[in-house]
Amino acid sequence: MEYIEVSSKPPKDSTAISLVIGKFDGVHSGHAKLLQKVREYMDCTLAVMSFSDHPNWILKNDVDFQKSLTPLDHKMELLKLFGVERYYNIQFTKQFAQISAKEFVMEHLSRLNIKHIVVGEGFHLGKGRESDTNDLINLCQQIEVPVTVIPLVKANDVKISSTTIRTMIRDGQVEVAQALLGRPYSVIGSVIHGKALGRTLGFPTINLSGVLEQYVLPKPGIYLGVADIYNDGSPNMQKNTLISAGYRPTVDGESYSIEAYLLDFSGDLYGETVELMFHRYLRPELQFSGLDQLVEQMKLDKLYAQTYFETSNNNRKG
Ligand SMILES: Cc1cc2nc3c(=O)[nH]c(=O)nc-3n(C[C@H](O)[C@H](O)[C@H](O)COP(=O)(O)O)c2cc1C
Ligand SMILES: Nc1ncnc2c1ncn2[C@@H]1O[C@H](COP(=O)(O)OP(=O)(O)O)[C@@H](O)[C@H]1O
Repeated sequence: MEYIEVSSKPPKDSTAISLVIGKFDGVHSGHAKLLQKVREYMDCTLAVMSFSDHPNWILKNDVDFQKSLTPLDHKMELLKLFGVERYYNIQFTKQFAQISAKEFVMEHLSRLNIKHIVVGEGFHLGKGRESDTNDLINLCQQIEVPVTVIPLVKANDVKISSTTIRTMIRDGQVEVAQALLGRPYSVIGSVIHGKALGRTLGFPTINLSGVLEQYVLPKPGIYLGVADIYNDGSPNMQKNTLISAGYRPTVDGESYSIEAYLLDFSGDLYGETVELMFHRYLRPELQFSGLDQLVEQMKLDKLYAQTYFETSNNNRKG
């Protein structure tokens, strides 16, 4: 995918594009509907124009929006699956937020050869979110670009939104989040060294770089999930896994961490790229009086996980 960083205006370009504009955090099932729709107009290059960091973080200092469901690289990987060929990343700054909708259309979008614009219902643009989709349609008429507005997608009457999904992840409701995302919530990073305690307990765990800083973090607890070990950028080997997310009150208690013990695996994963998918919340973190008690609990967790995955495998086979 072609990546274009936009610090002021997008560079002039004559390639005919269909342009989808939006934040697309999570690339959830609502976004998927929109992206499927835009493929109907795929007589030209499919481009997405998005923003980072989140406007609520930049403008309101709202820490809930400092982290994403899908940081930039992860989002681009998912968008690629929908056939997106070009990605404009607008550096969202306080200065950018001052631009009016009119200026954005007339002076920014007009530099591109846009054949079609697609946005979701509820899309706003311009200083203080001054303009809605009707204004966008009217403004774009002046540069002869048709705009399609895709209605919001609901699941069981619940509006699918990144904000709802963020709340669910923070509440540990990863199964409901999965239903809205259309995939399990996941984090991607490369395996780094931790404190090397896990192996002495008989439960080595992978730690991933960048995850804690960039991703919306699930409620502390022990989860069942799947680890995808990548090879050359693509998922390669899948392992069922136990994920420990949180403060590890028995050994640390100070800082949040995410680590995963892979079932049926032994080997060295340092430096590998791994995607950890959260399938199910198992239990809260517990504070044990010693490591022996912790290990006893981890053995029980492992037994539970083995039974769980065996059962769900058998159910799948029918
Ligand atoms: C299945 C599993 C369950 C865990 N449960 C707890 C827990 O209840 N309480 C806790 O303090 N730490 C828990 N942990 C985290 C361990 O304390 C941690 O993995 C261990 O200290 C190794 O740390 P290291 O990555 O620094 O080697 C759990 C880890 C795993 C893999
Ligand atoms: N079943 C397994 N699950 C997770 N990691 C494993 C497993 N088997 C071997 N490893 C390796 O062990 C490392 C973790 O060992 P650990 O003692 O927890 O050290 P650290 O936390 O310092 O990395 C992982 O990064 C990986 O390379």
